[in-house]
Amino acid sequence: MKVTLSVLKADIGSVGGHTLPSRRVLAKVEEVVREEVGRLLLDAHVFHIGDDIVLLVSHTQGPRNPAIHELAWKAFREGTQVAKEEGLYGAGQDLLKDAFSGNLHGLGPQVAEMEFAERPAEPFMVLAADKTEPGAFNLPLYLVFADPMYSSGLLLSPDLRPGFRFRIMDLAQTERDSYIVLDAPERLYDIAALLRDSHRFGIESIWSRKYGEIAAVVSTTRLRNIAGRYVGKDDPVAIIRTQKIFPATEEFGPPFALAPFVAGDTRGSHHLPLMPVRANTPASTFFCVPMVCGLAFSLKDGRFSEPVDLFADPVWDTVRAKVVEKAQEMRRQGFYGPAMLPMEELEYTGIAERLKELEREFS
Ligand SMILES: O=C(COP(=O)(O)O)[C@@H](O)[C@H](O)[C@H](O)COP(=O)(O)O
Repeated sequence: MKVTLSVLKADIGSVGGHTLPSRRVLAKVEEVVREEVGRLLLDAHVFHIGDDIVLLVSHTQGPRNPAIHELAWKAFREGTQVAKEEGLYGAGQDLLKDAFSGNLHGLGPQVAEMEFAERPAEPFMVLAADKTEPGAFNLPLYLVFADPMYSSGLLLSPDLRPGFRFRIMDLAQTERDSYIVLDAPERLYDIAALLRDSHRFGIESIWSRKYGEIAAVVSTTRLRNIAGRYVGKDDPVAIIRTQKIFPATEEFGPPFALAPFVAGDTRGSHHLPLMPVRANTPASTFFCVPMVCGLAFSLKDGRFSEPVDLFADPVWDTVRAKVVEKAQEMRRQGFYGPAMLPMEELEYTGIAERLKELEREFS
């Protein structure tokens, strides 16, 4: 039996600003999804990161299945209705179209899906970010799948030694999806050359070269490409299979502990470090520092074990303390230089419009 894992995420309204969904909204979304467990779905798990609600579901319908996407759409729509009743901020923010048209791609929510034949033991993790950009996972995933300095399995395990295949998306393409497929380690420098630009390029999927098995998928939607203007952030979700022929769960820790500077945070217009946090953490009132959470599960016949929170053990408190220092240091320079995004990446356009007016005053 082939199992499909689908992760679907949307910001449909939050309490007191762009912070977190209310309990009633979360409960409504979960209720709609849970009704289908045992029918359309094998299992479901609902959580949030900042103000984004994440649905993890398992089923046998394959990726991009209209019934699965419609269920998520329904859950987000009914959740939005509750958010409106409660007067929450940004109710329905990520639902950019009024009607469902067979697929969530292009409607606003972030989607990552993969299909595979379950291994006898099938550990996997779900990563979800808030207040950042689709390329936010580029560096940690590059390090864990392609760099032996971080990924000890690349040296120590014959299963990992042949390396991984990266499918990378050009996020600037608005007309059609545009990908390049590059093999590590042979094309390492080319992979690095693309992934360094996390505003423009994002990993879409990663594959084991030895076994041809899918290892990771990342959502790559840019909301701006759909709406033609800034409407909220394109913070990614990812599904990653781990252990044996893939990197081990704990090998993901050090790359995420680096907390690279990524685009996002307040008004989607600055650079701050990507902070690993526990699942169900509200957005930070420290300038909306970008956040990533991770839950790992074991899968059996398409059903989930209870989750383990990947960034909850005591090491992460120390990491977070350092990330906060890094973030505070950057914020000290306010609008200046790399603290604020380059002009073409700014999600609020007020400054660009003002500069055009100022141009007229030059002589
Ligand atoms: O990053 C933010 C929101 O991100 P989000 O859409 O929740 O991913 C915030 O910093 C907002 O940009 C900021 O609070 C201003 O919001 P508005 O007043 O324009 O809604």
